[in-house]
Amino acid sequence: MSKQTVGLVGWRGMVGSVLMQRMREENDFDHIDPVFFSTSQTGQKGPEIGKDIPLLQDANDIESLKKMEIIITCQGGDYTKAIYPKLREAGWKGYWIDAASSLRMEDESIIILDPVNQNVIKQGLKDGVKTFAGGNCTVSLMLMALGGLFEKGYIEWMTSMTYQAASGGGARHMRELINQMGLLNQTVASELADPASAILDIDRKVAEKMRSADMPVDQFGVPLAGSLIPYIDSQLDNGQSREEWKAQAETNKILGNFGSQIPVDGLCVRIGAMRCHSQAFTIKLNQDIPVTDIEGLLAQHNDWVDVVPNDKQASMERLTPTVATGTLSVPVGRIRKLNMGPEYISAFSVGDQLLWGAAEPLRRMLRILLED
Ligand SMILES: NC(=O)C1=CN([C@@H]2O[C@H](COP(=O)(O)OP(=O)(O)OC[C@H]3O[C@@H](n4cnc5c(N)ncnc54)[C@H](OP(=O)(O)O)[C@@H]3O)[C@@H](O)[C@H]2O)C=CC1
Ligand SMILES: N[C@@H](CC(=O)OP(=O)(O)O)C(=O)O
Repeated sequence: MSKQTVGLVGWRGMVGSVLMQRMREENDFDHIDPVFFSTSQTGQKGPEIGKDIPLLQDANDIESLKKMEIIITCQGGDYTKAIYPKLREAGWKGYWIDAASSLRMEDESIIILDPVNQNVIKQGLKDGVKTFAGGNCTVSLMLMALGGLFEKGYIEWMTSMTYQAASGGGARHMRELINQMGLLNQTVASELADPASAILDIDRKVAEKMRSADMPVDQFGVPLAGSLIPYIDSQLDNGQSREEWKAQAETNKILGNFGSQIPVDGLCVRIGAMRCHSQAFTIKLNQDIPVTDIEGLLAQHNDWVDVVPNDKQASMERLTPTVATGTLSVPVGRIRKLNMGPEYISAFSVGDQLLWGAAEPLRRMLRILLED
């Protein structure tokens, strides 16, 4: 049987590189005829994937793209906005799988997170949907963690207060964070080496450096190391940031709730983690469910959620970016009843925003198409 021709755009960027790594690990390339595209390296050699591939093709050439049966892009929203409409106008009927947010809320698209919305995806395929977008990283990670409660319809409303990693801004933001950390360390290196030095002197010097023009802030605009940034993405007229707006809009679209919406809202904050987003949830259940039952529901929902008991040692050892980074595991813990009443619970989750938050749903959608 002939293999499907799959065009890959944006494969050498940060999200694309994680996608390539996962596709190699899962032998996805054995099942497709891959064609790699670039906006800047046409004619050069593509990535090493364990088999011969054609030289890089021009990612802006509609005629070359039109030959693909499936296109996966991690190139970004500007590329999608420029190329996708032209491709469809040119009569292309292939499947488009996209990491960017541009097409997520379009009627013609489905937001893909198959451990949570396999039914929505399968129905969409039956209905002839050809456009699939990965969800926002915090939304996808939240649903991987809390899928068991959503599936049963137990969530009346929830808040998500986020602690988002530098990688959400891109590779240059990650570098800037480490440069900021390094500068602060250098500033007080001699004092740190001397156990007798005064901590308030160290603190004052660090604060002065953070506020000085020496601090590299080209990417974030303000210091992140030793601090935080309580705003992510653009400002909307209603007081929400766009990142905060995505929580309810995307959650309900992923779940296929097109009538009454489950309210989901909160504040999105950037912290100095590398590539793991964390989130603290307040959840209003529509009934009083024992904590052990909640833990059971969450644990059974998918193969990647790791329910961590609400004790100090387990939380410190299993519920942190240090542990989750670079893995597909989505730990969720700190589950307990809140003082507000028996229907109110807290939870805290962590997840790698480049894996389940970006690359993994894309390659899984490809496999669904290949199996369909
Ligand atoms: N960062 C994130 O957390 C998330 C991002 N996304 C989406 O994915 C898109 C891509 O994000 P991201 O991967 O961070 O973007 P990158 O900036 O890392 O990569 C995007 C493109 O830049 C080009 N490029 C230019 N110089 C280099 C270089 N030195 N190394 C690698 N690539 C280079 C490549 O295209 P070419 O080969 O054509 O030159 C590459 O495909 C985003 O715009 C967003 O829509 C989605 C979810 C999360
Ligand atoms: N906005 C996210 C990253 C991202 O790319 O999100 P989206 O795919 O919704 O644009 C962050 O900064 O952490």
